[in-house]
Amino acid sequence: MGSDSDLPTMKDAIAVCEEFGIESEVAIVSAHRTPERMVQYAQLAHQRGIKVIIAGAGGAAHLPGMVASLTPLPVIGVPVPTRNLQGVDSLYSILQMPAGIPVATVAIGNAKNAGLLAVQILATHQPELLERVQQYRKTLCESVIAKQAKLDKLGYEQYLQQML
Ligand SMILES: Nc1c(C(=O)O)ncn1[C@@H]1O[C@H](COP(=O)(O)O)[C@@H](O)[C@H]1O
Repeated sequence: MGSDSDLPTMKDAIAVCEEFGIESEVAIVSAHRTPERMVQYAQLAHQRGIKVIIAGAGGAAHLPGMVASLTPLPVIGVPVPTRNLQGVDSLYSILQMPAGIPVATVAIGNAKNAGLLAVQILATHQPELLERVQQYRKTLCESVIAKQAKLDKLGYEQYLQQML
């Protein structure tokens, strides 16, 4: 991530990795403030055994794209929400990559999906992990079914009351 101020957003990606038992490292690397560190980090990542990079940044969010240009690894970009432009600036900065250097961009602030996407990339060659992804999806499905049952039982007005 570009700054420690991104951590409240990026912690959701870290949590997903932990949930799926994926080893991760958390680093503050900025294309603007620590350009040489960024080049070194991105160029050496694959040699250190890293498989996927999740890069989160806000505002003029050049970090994910620059990292992607320096590594052969897949890069997932997280547009961090910003005060003045609500993260639309981050989103556009990360999303509009030129053909040839892709960044898999998730929704503004959605580091959780970045974590899940990283897990799914790793799961393509790890059958046990793939099984856990399927189990996770099953849990998601069951939670929606449970909500529907509750909605049917209570009616929407009482359901809404309980939500507030
Ligand atoms: N977008 C970038 C980059 C970069 O792209 O390299 N480095 C820092 N930043 C962003 O600046 C915002 C404000 O940072 P501070 O809170 O440290 O001032 C953060 O969201 C960070 O990701």
